[in-house]
Amino acid sequence: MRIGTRGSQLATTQAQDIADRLTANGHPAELVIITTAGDTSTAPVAQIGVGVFTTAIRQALRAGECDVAIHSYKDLPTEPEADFTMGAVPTRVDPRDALVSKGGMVLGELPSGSVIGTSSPRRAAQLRALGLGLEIRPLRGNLDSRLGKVASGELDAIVVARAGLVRIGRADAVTEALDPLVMLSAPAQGALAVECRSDDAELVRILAELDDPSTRAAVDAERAVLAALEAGCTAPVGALAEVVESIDEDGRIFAELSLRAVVAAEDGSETIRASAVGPVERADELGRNLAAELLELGAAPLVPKRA
Ligand SMILES: NCc1[nH]cc(CCC(=O)O)c1CC(=O)O
Repeated sequence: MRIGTRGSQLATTQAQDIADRLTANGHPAELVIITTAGDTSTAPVAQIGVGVFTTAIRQALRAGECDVAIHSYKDLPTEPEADFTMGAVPTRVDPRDALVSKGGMVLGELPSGSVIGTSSPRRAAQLRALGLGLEIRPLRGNLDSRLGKVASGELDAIVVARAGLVRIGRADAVTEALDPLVMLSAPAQGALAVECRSDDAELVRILAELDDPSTRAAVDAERAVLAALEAGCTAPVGALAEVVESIDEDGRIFAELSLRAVVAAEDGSETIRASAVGPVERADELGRNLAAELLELGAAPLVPKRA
C-alpha cells in the first residue's frame, strides 16, 4: 500500500505512524513523498490559496500514484470531493495551540511590545483581542526554522499547533499550552485525514480499522462551522468540539458533542463566541447551527470569503 504524504518532518512522521499501524494490522504500507504548492512557495498561505498543502496529494491519489493520502486535517478544504472517501480519522492529539517563548514566560507575562510570530490570522486576531500590546509578525517555514527564530532572539515568542511539536518530538519546546478560552484552535487541528478513492471498497474497509468515531464527530462539527461560514482555513475562525458526558432527566449519563467556536476581527477589535451541545451522531448539524448563530451575532463582516 502506497501512502501519499508531504515531505516535511511533521508530515512524514505522522504518515509513518499510520503506515506502521497499517503494517501491524497486516497491510504492509510505505510512504510516497509528494511536493505541494505549500512546500515550494514561502508566500503567506492566505495568498497561495485553498488546498496549498493538499491539492497535489489528492491529484496523486486520483492518478493512482498512491493508494492512500494523509493530510493534516486542518489543511483540507471543506468542499467534499465525491471520488474520495475519508477512510479514517484517527484519534487526534491535543488540539491546543502552544506558546513557545524564549525566557519561559507564559502569555500573560509577556511585556507590552513583545514580538510574537504567527502567520495564522486566527491566532493573530485572538492574540490582538487580548489587548496585551503584543506585536504580531508573520511566520512561515517548517517548525524547526520557526523555533529557531525564538532561540535566536529574532522573536520573543511564537504560537504554533502543539500537535506539530509533539509529533516531531519537540514537546519540550512548549512553554504554555494555551487555554481554549484564550486561544481557540483551528477546526480539525491535531487531527489527521486518511483518504482513499471511493471505488476502492477493500481499502475503505481496511482504513476503517484506524478510525476513532469521537474524533471524527468532533472534526465534522468543527469543519461544519467553517463550511457554513463559507470561510477558508486561513479565516480568523476557531472551533473545538469534544465528546462530553451529559446527564438525562433520569440521572443517566450519556455521550454528547460539545462545540464552541469563535470568529475574531483580524485587528482584534471584536470577538464573537458561541457554543452548543448536541447528539454525537448529528455533528454536522450542530456545526451548521452554531455557524448560523455566529452569523446572527454579526460574524459575517469578520469572515473573508473563501478564495
Ligand atoms: N497549516 C500548517 C499546519 N498544518 C497542521 C499543523 C500542525 C499539526 C496539526 O494541527 O495537525 C500545521 C502547523 C501549525 O499550525 O503550527
